[in-house]
Amino acid sequence: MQYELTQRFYFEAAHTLERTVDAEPSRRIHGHTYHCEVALRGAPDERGMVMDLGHLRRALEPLRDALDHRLLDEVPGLERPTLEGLCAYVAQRLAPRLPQLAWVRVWREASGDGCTLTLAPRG
Ligand SMILES: Nc1nc2c(c(=O)[nH]1)N=C([C@H](O)[C@H](O)COP(=O)(O)OP(=O)(O)OP(=O)(O)O)CN2
Ligand SMILES: [Zn+2]
Repeated sequence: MQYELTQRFYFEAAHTLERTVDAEPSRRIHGHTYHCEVALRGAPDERGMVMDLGHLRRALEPLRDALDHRLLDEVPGLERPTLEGLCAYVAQRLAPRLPQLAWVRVWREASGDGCTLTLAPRG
């Protein structure tokens, strides 16, 4: 049986954005509270765990450090300071270490905006 094991963290960050709607306020530096959740897909091992959540938490800590209280426009490796860009950034950093990574979701609770990146299953 396949399970999805999830863990989440949040971070506060600022960014600017080039847009065709609400262009002026988006171009100014402004901030959001972001939430990020990741899922590992797999079968439990002999201990009954897809992965010990302690290991997953440790894998997420450097990501939070890299994003929390940052200007996202300046974060190395983050190509676009959008929800989509954040999903890609998190997935690119976690996938090499976590082959069971199934999806990454980033959202802003206050506005209801969110984005999910689903990874293709890897053998
Ligand atoms: N496809 C995407 N579209 C937009 C994204 C995104 O990440 N992906 N991000 C934004 C902005 O970050 C923007 O700041 C949100 O703008 P808006 O909806 O106008 O909301 P406010 O910033 O005014 O809302 P607050 O409640 O003040 O956070 C836009 N589009
Ligand atoms: Zn914004």
